[in-house]
Amino acid sequence: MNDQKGTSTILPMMLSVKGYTVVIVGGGKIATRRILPLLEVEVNVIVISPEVTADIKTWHGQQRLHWKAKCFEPIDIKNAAIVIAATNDPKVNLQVYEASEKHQLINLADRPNLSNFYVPATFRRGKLILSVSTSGASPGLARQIKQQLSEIYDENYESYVEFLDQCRQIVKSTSLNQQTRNNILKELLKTRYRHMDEREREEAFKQLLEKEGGKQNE
Ligand SMILES: C[C@@]1(CC(=O)O)c2cc3[nH]c(cc4nc(cc5[nH]c(cc(n2)[C@H]1CCC(=O)O)[C@@](C)(CC(=O)O)[C@@H]5CCC(=O)O)C(CC(=O)O)=C4CCC(=O)O)c(CCC(=O)O)c3CC(=O)O
Ligand SMILES: NC(=O)C1=CN([C@@H]2O[C@H](COP(=O)(O)OP(=O)(O)OC[C@H]3O[C@@H](n4cnc5c(N)ncnc54)[C@H](O)[C@@H]3O)[C@@H](O)[C@H]2O)C=CC1
Repeated sequence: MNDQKGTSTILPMMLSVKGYTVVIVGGGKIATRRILPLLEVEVNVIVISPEVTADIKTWHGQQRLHWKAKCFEPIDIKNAAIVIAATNDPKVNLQVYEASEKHQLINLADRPNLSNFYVPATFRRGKLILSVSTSGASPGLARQIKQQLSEIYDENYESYVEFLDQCRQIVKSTSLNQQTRNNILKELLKTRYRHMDEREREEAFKQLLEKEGGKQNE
């Protein structure tokens, strides 16, 4: 029923951004924090700012991003898929917003109500990504919850998720029926597999597959 629909305007999504151009206007503390996760993905990062932090200078020197030492002009964001306005001048951030087009993703560090995306508190364990958002209500709480989760979902999850990924590819390539496939994949989620080392896991999976009558297709 339509009147049962929620009133939130936030839709959680994981973006695949390969080849995107991301323009960050401003080169201070917040811009630097916004750039960090961008360096982990295959995007073209351009920083527009007369002055930047030592980190941004280093990344520019390493050609991990491009820094244009200048004040913002509307032309700077013309080819950007994602725009981040993080200067310490609210008037400039507003100019960036006004220069943006409807199809662009834009985040203003000081005006969440004008942003069409928020930056969640995030950490990665290889392919496992955990992101927390309070829809802008309390970034401090988002950060606190992220820290709590990062203790539960520790570094061991990286190799475990990698193992699950590989097993799933193999299971999908067999001629086993759907129910059996699901049973195998569900079994691998039991805690004991997470605590095994790589060799134990491989052996356990091999035995499981044999037990269920699965043969790998070449
Ligand atoms: C809406 C949002 C906009 C966006 O997406 O840009 C936004 C907005 C604002 N934050 C402000 C302040 C603070 N932000 C933090 C921390 C973080 N803020 C982050 C995200 C977001 N912050 C987005 C919503 C997130 C959500 O959905 O909950 C994190 C998760 C990610 C990141 O920034 O990288 C990161 C945690 C990093 C981590 O550990 O992962 C701290 C705490 C600290 O630094 O320790 C403080 C000080 C305490 C406080 O104010 O709470 C201010 C006031 C600025 C001013 O006073 O001038 C505004 C503007 C406003 O609210 O008007
Ligand atoms: N979203 C969030 O989590 C938070 C947001 N903020 C907001 O973020 C903003 C930036 O804060 P900081 O990074 O700490 O400031 P900062 O003072 O460290 O950096 C400001 C940067 O803006 C650049 N700049 C100034 N005028 C410019 C122009 N015309 N064109 C291009 N670049 C220009 C400066 O060269 C400098 O690099 C503030 O508006 C603050 O309210 C602050 C804390 C948290």
